[in-house]
Amino acid sequence: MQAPFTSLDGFRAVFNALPQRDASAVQTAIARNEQLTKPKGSLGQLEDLGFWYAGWRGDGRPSLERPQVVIFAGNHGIAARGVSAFPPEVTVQMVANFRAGGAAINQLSRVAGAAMSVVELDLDRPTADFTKAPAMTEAELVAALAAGWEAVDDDADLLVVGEMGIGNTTAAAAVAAGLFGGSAADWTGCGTGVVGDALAGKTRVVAEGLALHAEHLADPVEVLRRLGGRELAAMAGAILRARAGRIPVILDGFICTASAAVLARIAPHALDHAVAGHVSAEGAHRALLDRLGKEPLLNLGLRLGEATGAVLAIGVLRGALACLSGMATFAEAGVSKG
Ligand SMILES: Cc1cc2ncn([C@H]3O[C@H](COP(=O)(O)O)[C@@H](O)[C@H]3O)c2cc1C
Ligand SMILES: O=C(O)c1cccnc1
Repeated sequence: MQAPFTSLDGFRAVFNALPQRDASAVQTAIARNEQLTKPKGSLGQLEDLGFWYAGWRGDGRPSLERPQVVIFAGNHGIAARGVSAFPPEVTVQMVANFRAGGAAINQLSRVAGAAMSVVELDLDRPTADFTKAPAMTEAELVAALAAGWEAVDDDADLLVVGEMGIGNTTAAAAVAAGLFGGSAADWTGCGTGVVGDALAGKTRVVAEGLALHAEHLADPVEVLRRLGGRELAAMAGAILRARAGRIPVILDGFICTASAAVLARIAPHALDHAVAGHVSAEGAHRALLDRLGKEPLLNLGLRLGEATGAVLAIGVLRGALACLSGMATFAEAGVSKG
């Protein structure tokens, strides 16, 4: 679907009309859950996950049929500053690998029964180095937000977004610091394996970016434009599109969560349709989830991005919905209630 905005003001206007969850579907799911053949509360977080999904789909006995995974790829000016353990050409090389089916996310999407696609965002035109200028112009930001919006399948009943972009843990650290405050060191981590002096240099790059743009960071959209990148913006646009269509979202790692956090800083309820799929080994991801009040479903020590943790969590959601919608009630099964 074409994005309903062609300017940043138009993008901001979307937040004025976001749909809420269907409270009656939640009530139906809660009432059904109380009748199911298990001790009350014994499926723990799976029960809450079922209520959450029921509410956003407007169906008290929901099923998951069409999960969609979209990977957004972008290149970063700051990659030239030695902030990654890998060279910037890996971004386009990995896009080819996604298309050929050879990446981790291809395997995990297949196992999860999810349709996966890749969107390249001007890979031959990296963003500007944010220590020297805003990463994107307004037009570039709008285009990336719209690309994210338009990548979402209207018929999907779950969205997962992921990213590929050498240097993007640096951009995500800068965005997180811009949104929530704190020092560059609080938010900067190892990414692809940056340690020692290189990690100190990466932290300095984030600090330089924060210093250059310090006067403009009160506005979350400006934080994204000045310190983010195209794939971060596209993820934000896709997650917002999902909200507008009441499509539930599972968030991935540090970079995905930093992108999503932009939406929450614009409107605190903007991520109510999203759950955290996992907590990444990237140092500051847990802190970012805490700021958003999200408890991760999985903690597997992943530090890859590409939506891998979120796609693994689709299996947990499938389990939650299979129980909510498929279990017999005490009456149906002739099991005595406690
Ligand atoms: C082969 C390869 C595959 C990847 N898949 C995801 N990433 C992850 O690593 C990058 C972020 O780390 P940094 O900020 O240190 O560059 C992103 O592209 C992210 O998706 C990969 C990185 C590499 C090298
Ligand atoms: O958590 C992530 O998203 C992540 C961590 C390290 C490298 N790439 C991505």
